[in-house]
Formats: sequence, C-alpha cells, structure tokens
Amino acid sequence: MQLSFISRVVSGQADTAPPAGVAAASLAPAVFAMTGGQVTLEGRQVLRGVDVTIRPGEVVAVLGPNGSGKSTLVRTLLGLVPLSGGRTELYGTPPARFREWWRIGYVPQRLSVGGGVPSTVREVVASGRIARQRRLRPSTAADRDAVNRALEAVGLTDRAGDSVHSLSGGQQQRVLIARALAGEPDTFVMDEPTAGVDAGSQRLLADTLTTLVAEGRTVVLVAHELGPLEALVRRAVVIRDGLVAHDGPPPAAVGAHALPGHDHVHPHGFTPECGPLSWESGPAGQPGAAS
Ligand SMILES: Nc1ncnc2c1ncn2[C@@H]1O[C@H](COP(=O)(O)OP(=O)(O)OP(=O)(O)O)[C@@H](O)[C@H]1O
Repeated sequence: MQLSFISRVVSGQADTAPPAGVAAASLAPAVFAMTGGQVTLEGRQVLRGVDVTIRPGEVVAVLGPNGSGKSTLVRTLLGLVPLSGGRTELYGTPPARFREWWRIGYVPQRLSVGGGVPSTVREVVASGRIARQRRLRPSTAADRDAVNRALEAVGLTDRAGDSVHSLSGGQQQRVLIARALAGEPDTFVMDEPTAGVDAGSQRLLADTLTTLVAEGRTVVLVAHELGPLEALVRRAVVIRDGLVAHDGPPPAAVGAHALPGHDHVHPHGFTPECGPLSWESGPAGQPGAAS
C-alpha cells in the first residue's frame, strides 16, 4: 500500500513542480470531501456511509475505538483504498485523477520504510521530495535544505547516514514524519504519528506542527493518544462502526484519556455544548452511556 502511494506520487510528478509556499486558501476547494463514503474489505463493510469535509487550514483529529475504521477512512480519502459506494475528492478532484501529490504529506500508521533495501535515513527523508522534483533533474539546494530541516525537526540529524533498519521503531516513525515534512506539502495526514514515539519527540512534533498550522497548513491526525498534539486540535471526527459518531469540537475527555494506557477515548466529562458524543454504545450520533 505504501509503495502504491509512492508510485502514485511519482507518477504525479511530471511537469507539476509546484510554486513555493502554500496555495491560497481563498476560493480553494476542500482538501478532502467525502460524501456517503462506503468501503468493503474482504466482504465486510468497514465504512458505511461517511460524510466528511476538511477545509484548508483545519486541524482535525480522527478518533474512535480500535477497528472502527479510522485508518481506512484516511486511506480512502487519499485514494489508497477504493470506495464501494459514495464519492470522495482531493482538492476538488477524484483521487484517480488527482496529480498534485506534492500537496499531500502522508505518514502511514505502520512502518514500511526502506523495504528490503538498506536505505539510509537521509535517503528515505529525501524521497519525500520526489513529487516536488522535475523528472530527471538532480536534487537542488532547496531540496537539500528541506531534507536537512526535516531531519532537524524530528531530531535525527545525527542519524542521517545510518540505515533505517538500525533505528528503533519510534525513531523509524520519526523518519516517516521527516519524509512528509521534507515534501513541504499543504496538507499532512498522519496516522498515529506519536505511537511508540518518546515524550520529547512528541513535543518536538507538536512544536513543528504548530509552526506549520500557523502558516496555514492543513493537518489530519488519526490518534489514540493526542498527547502534546491536543492543543492544536480544533475539530474531532469520531468514527464508530464505520460511521461518523461526532464531528465538532474535540471532546473534553481527550486530554485525560489520551494518556498512555488508554487504548481508546471515553466520553467522560463530555460537555453538552460539544454535541452528542459516544462511541461506547448507542447508534451513531446518539449519546450512549458514559462509562
Ligand atoms: N486490508 C484489509 N482487509 C480486511 N479487513 C481490513 C483491512 N484493513 C482493515 N480491515 C478491517 O477493517 C476494520 C477497520 O480497520 P481500521 O484499521 O480502519 O480501523 P482503525 O479504527 O484505524 O483501528 P486501529 O485504531 O486499531 O488502528 C477492522 O475491523 C480491520 O480489521
């Protein structure tokens, strides 16, 4: 799946070297717009009619219990998983026709950096520039600067020459984050970016994302544990059983329950002004029994 994303990024590079900076948000189409999205995997309906629109500059957390469909949702938004019903668009274009892959930086949930090839940390991070480079052109000073900044942002400058296979799982996750940063995209989609990452690196990521959000970038985070990223999040889309159970202000409980040891978020302390929220029980969109 990861390879397919990269190959699509590569295929989208021809003659699409982007202008520097973030595209103007005014008059811009939604970054993601899914209507009635359905996904069936191995005969099971994983998404059952999802409507979600994410606009430029938003910071959105996709929350919900294990197996509810969070990763499937973001992968479908990116065109990595086909719809069995409904429609979805990326910057106003169906994924199959989307070509501006430089606008998206994706950090997948599970590690698949380097494959069987002994790539260095720098090589993997530099691969994040591919969609920005014109075909057959060598990397430029701007490419090298972006890679160096990305390595610094995740605290891996001193490991740049090491094989990714020599890194811990948390460090490898930081390599994937750096790869997305290096591409200087308009939109970041990060699936559990802090899973297995130490507290200091989580704070580093929060600082980096704070800067990017201030510049107008869009951030979509799939999370069980928001940790230091919580302060950035203005909107939560809660998925339960393949449906949107809540779309609005983040539940107050996220902070208390976004701590290690909680494998999902409970509705404790949820305030009425935040709207109905429960993915513990009851139909989607209806309050359930708080535990
Ligand atoms: N490739 C696949 N083939 C079959 N079933 C799949 C596939 N990918 C995911 N699923 C199933 O779809 C459901 C939703 O999975 P998904 O990974 O989207 O959930 P999630 O909310 O991200 O879970 P987690 O929080 O554990 O990562 C799960 O029951 C999972 O087993």
